[in-house]
Amino acid sequence: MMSRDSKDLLVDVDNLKAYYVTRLYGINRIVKAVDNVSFEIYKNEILGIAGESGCGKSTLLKVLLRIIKPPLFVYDGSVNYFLQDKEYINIISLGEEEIKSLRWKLMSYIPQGSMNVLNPVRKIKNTFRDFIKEHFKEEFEEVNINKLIKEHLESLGLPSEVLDLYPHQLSGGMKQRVTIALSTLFKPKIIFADEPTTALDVIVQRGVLQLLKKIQREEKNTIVIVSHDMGIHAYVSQRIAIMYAGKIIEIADKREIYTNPLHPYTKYLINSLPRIGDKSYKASIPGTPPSLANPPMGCRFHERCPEAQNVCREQEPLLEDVGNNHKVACHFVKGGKL
Ligand SMILES: Nc1ncnc2c1ncn2[C@@H]1O[C@H](COP(=O)(O)OP(=O)(O)OP(=O)(O)O)[C@@H](O)[C@H]1O
Repeated sequence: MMSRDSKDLLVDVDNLKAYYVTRLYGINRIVKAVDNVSFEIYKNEILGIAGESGCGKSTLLKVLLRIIKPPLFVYDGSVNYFLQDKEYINIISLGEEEIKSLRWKLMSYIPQGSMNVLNPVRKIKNTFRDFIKEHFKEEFEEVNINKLIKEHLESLGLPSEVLDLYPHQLSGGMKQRVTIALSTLFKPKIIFADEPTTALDVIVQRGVLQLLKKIQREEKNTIVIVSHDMGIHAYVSQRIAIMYAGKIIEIADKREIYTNPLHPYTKYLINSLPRIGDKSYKASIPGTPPSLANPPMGCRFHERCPEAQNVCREQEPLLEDVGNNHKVACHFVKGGKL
């Protein structure tokens, strides 16, 4: 078990509320995609964020990256990035120009589909050049740009021949590696990856995840990886936060999550993982996640929970520390047992 110190803190998310507000036929509809979320992200770790589709994972990433555009609004809370010692900035209150100066250097982003990043009609080297010129034109002289790109690709173990190719000439896995190279060009302290391998087959997935692990090991930076796939988290994440219906309901080191899951929802997620030689019946989670426009009172999981009692229908459980760097939001977990 890794012990955590405040000096290792990189991002402190406190009481965050981020809602989509849309208006249809004159009626406001509020989707509480991230609702009162608090957690910490540390230096030198790979944090996984898991949960079913629609539980708010991508919205949380958008806010952590300060990509907040209507209909998404932040209603409350702070996202403090610790720069040096005790100095920190709340990115929610920064202006657009200040955020621009931090993006790709302090925080960077690997999006879901590499095709959204790589321009299909530009050679890879030109995509890199465009990127550098757009974001950092004053900082690099023309002669140094090619050297910077080549050296970076080599450090990631990618062949520099890809620079002369167009995206359609690369395999899916190579395209995603090139996207990762682009996102890490300026050695960001924290990289957010949103389902970075969803479109790839399993063997190719592994290669891309290995590249992310290598970057983290060598740079000692932080990677936050969002995926609905608990198999991916088992392979790559060191600590895992489980989201359900706009909330973090459990967070712990990977080993704890897989060997001692405490929230009934996490137990379902873990039990649904196939294991070699295990022929037992895998129960799927009954029901569907609640609407985030009209979430249920009390615990948001109570309608699907086999353990639910009256208190679960009436009172919302808080995310509480149960020891071992393990926090869980369930009325029936006290001292680590349900
Ligand atoms: N632009 C939008 N306008 C209104 N509601 C939105 C918008 N984008 C997302 N939502 C809603 O916010 C909630 C959280 O969505 P989000 O994409 O963050 O979840 P997710 O866990 O990342 O799911 P997925 O893996 O499917 O992307 C969902 O109910 C979704 O329908």
